[in-house]
This record gives sequence, structure tokens and C-alpha cells, in this order.
Amino acid sequence: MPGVVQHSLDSFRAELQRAAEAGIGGVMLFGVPERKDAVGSGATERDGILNVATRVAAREVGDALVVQTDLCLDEFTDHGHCGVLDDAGRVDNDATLVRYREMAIAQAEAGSQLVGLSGMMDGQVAAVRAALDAAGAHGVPTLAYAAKYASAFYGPFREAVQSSLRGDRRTYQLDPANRREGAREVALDVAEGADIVMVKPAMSYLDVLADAAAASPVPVWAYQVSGEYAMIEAAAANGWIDRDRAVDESLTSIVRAGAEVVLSYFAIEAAKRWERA
Ligand SMILES: NCc1[nH]cc(CCC(=O)O)c1CC(=O)O
Repeated sequence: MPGVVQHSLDSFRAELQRAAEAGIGGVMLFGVPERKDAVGSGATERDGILNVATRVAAREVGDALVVQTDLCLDEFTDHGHCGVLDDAGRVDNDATLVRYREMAIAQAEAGSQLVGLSGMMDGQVAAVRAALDAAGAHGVPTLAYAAKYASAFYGPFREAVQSSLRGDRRTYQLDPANRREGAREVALDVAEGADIVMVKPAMSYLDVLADAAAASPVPVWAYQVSGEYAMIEAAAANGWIDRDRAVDESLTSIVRAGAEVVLSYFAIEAAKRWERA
């Protein structure tokens, strides 16, 4: 897909500079490890690629950008699930929380300034908060992917990170038909101590986003995901849509619905265009 690549550490450094120059708020880092295993060892190893890249980003642009890390096992597990599995092959929620605690500490040590809890395990916010505090990382806030739906719009992301997933994530991500569950998950994550809550995807969930914005005592962010990016890019590549206007309108709609911050693959170009305007 145009504009989507896996970075080496060198091209990553250049991209960080572009992001800092564009004046966006921050970057969210994901890792694509060389080796995967059942427990996602690469996520917690000091020399695992995500932790190495986090150290690079914190050192080089940590003052200009908020360096954020995706805290989830799916890129690192050979089965592709966001957690570890039990003997029956089901995601084991509580065993996964142990791994998330270890991952949070590894990411904080590497210099992450905000951990993005995207795994949708029950109790993940409280578990990670306790682990960070016990490790002395009181200043690292949690971004809770509170209302994360089991969406078809993650397809291009899974391709980009070479996901090993077979099956789906419907036992831990939310049912797209269920609006109230989004609001319930936001309230639960706030009660567990989330510093920010996320709604994901964005454009097909603007009602959920508006609900969260109306009720949440903490900031509400939204994630315009890979499939949302892909739809606009594909239509534009075919000459079927005015690309720049569509990008701006999509971001405007997400802000209008109540997002204080938008994670978007269009961030750098939108920041540049809006600065010129
Ligand atoms: N850790 C899971 C994760 N992290 C980012 C995305 C998708 C983001 C996107 O589509 O842009 C996903 C979703 C998933 O595979 O369930």
C-alpha cells in the first residue's frame, strides 16, 4: 500500500525527524520481530526490536514528540493473538496480564513516555498501572484502548506487521453492533486508573466516540486505523475521490465527534497542510 513500509532503524530515524519537523504531537511505535514464539518473548527482551527502537526514539526526539509504545503481544506471538494461550488454545486473560506487566516495565525502561494498552484483556489497565508504579515508573501514563472493536478495518495493519493470526479476536475485542459495551468499557478503564481512553477504529464508531467524550472524566482519543487509511488511498488512487479533502474531512469528523487527539496514518501530511493553510 502506498505510504506503508516496515522501517529499519536507519529509515526509522529519518521518519522520526520528519515527524518532529512536521510538529505532530507524538509517534506510536510497533515492532516486527525476527522471531516469534508462544509467549511473545521479543516483547520483553531488552534487545527486542520495539524496545531498541523506543530507546532510539526517546534519545533522538523524546523532547519534541511524545514517544508512545503499543503494549500488546500480537506482533510477537507465533499464533498472532494479543495474549498467551491456555492448553485448549484459548487466550488466557490472567496469564496474559503477567506478560503485559513485564512488557510495561521493559517499555518504561526503554524510555516510552506513554504505554498504549491495545490488547483488550480484562483488568489490563490496573495490572499495568500497578507494575509501572512498583517499578518506580509513576510518570508513565496509560493510554487504554477501552472501546476497541473486532473490526475488519485492521486488515492492512495485520498485513504490514506480518501477523500470524488465524481466526479472529472476537473473544476479547468488542462486537461492532454493541454501542453500550463501548461506554461500559470506557467506564471500567477509567475506574482502573486509565489516564486516557481510546476509541478504535474511529470513523465507523463516531457514536461510540461521542458517548465516550460526553461521559469520560479523562481525555478521549481516537485511532483512525489502517483500513480507514486504505479506503481513502484506494479511492484516491483510482481518481474517485479528492484525496486531500477526504483526508481532512475524515479527521475533522473524528475531532467533531469528540476526540482530543487522533492517531492517524495521515498525521504528518495533515500537520503540514494545516500549517500552510
Ligand atoms: N495490538 C493490536 C493492534 N495494534 C494495532 C492494530 C490495528 C491498527 C490499524 O489497523 O491501524 C491492532 C489491531 C488488531 O490486529 O487487532
